[in-house]
Amino acid sequence: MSELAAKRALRRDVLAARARLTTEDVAKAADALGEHALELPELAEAASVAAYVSIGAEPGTGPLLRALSARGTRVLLPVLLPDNDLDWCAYEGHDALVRAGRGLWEPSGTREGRDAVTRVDAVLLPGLAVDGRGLRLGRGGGSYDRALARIALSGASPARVVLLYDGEIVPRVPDEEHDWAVDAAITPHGVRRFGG
Ligand SMILES: Nc1nc2c(c(=O)[nH]1)N(C=O)[C@@H](CNc1ccc(C(=O)N[C@@H](CCC(=O)O)C(=O)O)cc1)CN2
Ligand SMILES: Nc1ncnc2c1ncn2[C@@H]1O[C@H](COP(=O)(O)OP(=O)(O)OP(=O)(O)O)[C@@H](O)[C@H]1O
Repeated sequence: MSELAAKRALRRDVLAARARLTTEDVAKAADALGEHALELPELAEAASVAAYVSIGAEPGTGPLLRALSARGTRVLLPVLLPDNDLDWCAYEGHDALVRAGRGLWEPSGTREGRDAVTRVDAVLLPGLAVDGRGLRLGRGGGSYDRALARIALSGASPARVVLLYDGEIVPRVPDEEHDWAVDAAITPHGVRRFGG
């Protein structure tokens, strides 16, 4: 199987497993994810964090976004652009989010530009799986690959942390040239660090 076909197959399996979670499973996991994330030193020390607004059965960020905001951390959220790249905009509470395409909720304030992600202290990434090398599988748009490439090019080194369910840390994620590793994964079970 080609790496591309293997990526598709793994995406399909993870999404099928997530589709079996109940609303209660997702809510409980979101609370646990939030607790672990808030204990992470990289996040405790961060003045600004790029995060995402979880949808459906994705690892939930609701409690985490509220807690980060409450403790005074500046939070940036992605706005999906027509070419699948990401712009960034400040989180100003859930009431300020608007419905966007693909089931997403996005901020509607001033857009800070594609490079805004290079100026944060930590990036919380959505994902479908990660392996022991920290290589991450996303939804396939290459949006976060581009954000991570931009960060590397800028010379910045924010903590890069993917949020996942426990079974999504797998032996191996099919990789391609453009894939970038993350530093850690947070699951409802705890924190797993890669490399370094
Ligand atoms: N919450 C969240 N925000 C994100 C991402 C993500 O993965 N999750 N992205 C990561 O790059 C970017 C958006 N890319 C996306 C690409 C595809 C789909 C998607 O396949 N949506 C499904 C519905 C998903 C659901 O309801 O669970 C669809 O369109 O059918 C969503 C976002 C930026 N914002
Ligand atoms: N730095 C980049 N610049 C432009 N396109 C890119 C870049 N990195 C990846 N891509 C493109 O994005 C597409 C999807 O890549 P891939 O399947 O690795 O996405 P993913 O990591 O699963 O998704 P995401 O990064 O959105 O979470 C590929 O067609 C790839 O060519």
